[in-house]
Amino acid sequence: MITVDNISKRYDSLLALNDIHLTIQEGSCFGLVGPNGAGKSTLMKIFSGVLHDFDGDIHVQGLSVKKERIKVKKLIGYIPQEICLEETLTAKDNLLYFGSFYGLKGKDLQDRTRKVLQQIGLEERGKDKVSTFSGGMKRRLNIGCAILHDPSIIIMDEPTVGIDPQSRNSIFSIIHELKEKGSTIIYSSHYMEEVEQLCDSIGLIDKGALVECGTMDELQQKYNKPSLFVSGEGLDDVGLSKHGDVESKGNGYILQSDDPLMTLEKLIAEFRAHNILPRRLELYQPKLEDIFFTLTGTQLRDS
Ligand SMILES: Nc1ncnc2c1ncn2[C@@H]1O[C@H](COP(=O)(O)OP(=O)(O)OP(=O)(O)O)[C@@H](O)[C@H]1O
Repeated sequence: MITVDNISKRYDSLLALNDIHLTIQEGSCFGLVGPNGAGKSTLMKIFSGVLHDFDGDIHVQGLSVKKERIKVKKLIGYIPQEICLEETLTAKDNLLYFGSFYGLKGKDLQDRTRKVLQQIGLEERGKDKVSTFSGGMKRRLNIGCAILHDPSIIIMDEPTVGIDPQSRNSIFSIIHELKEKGSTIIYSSHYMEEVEQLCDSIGLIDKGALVECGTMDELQQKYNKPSLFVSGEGLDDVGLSKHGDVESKGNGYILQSDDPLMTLEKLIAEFRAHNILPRRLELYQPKLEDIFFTLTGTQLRDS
């Protein structure tokens, strides 16, 4: 179990994290979601021992991040948001270089380097200089450098920012493989779909405060009831608002009522009576984006 106990962090007068507490099960994937500037990177840096000056503490396998930083660092692989590689070296030499920081040497280092190159799908490019790599390949190599010492906890700070879909899928495969191996993954993102897809539990962070935490099912049950989504021509003739609360969404409307199935039946009857064929009419399950908006009034999504 990883426990985050009342973490607060100030940058001068700015309170970047305000009394964060949460627990993360070992072997699970935890997603930290919030908009730009919410405090995700700051918490990731505290987790990984990069930031020392903060209030509260984090315990990893019973070890205090504050008091036993060196021991904790051995358990953790930290992938920072910024790419941190030596461009003039080959991929393999970067791995050898970073591996030596973790105390790996000789055959162990060679074996781990080979294994990691394969894991990140770059075995064919091991002898090429990093300066010839795409952004996505660099991101994968950045991950490789952080997992050379085979850490049981992997912290990834927005690893898919600014990369192509192919590299994103490749990073997802690496994460799935790490999950299957039983690693604990702490993953920050402002892409809700990624977190919904990858993570077992989710923390929502806004303006330095953890506004909610739980599994997707728990969050959905707690905050949003299923509603209806309807789009198409002639909806004004039906008068959606007499069936519940109406809110426009994309090219249609979300209709919230106490009994969505009953409302669906009534709408179908009304559409028949008015000879209207809607483009879409369906039950709508709230997404993370909707829950975040309900809680904070802030949109997570990039415009
Ligand atoms: N070294 C620093 N000095 C001063 N302020 C900082 C520093 N690092 C971060 N901040 C501020 O702290 C707040 C939280 O920043 P942080 O980088 O943790 O957010 P984030 O959620 O990771 O954002 P992003 O998604 O843009 O990376 C922001 O207001 C940011 O400007």
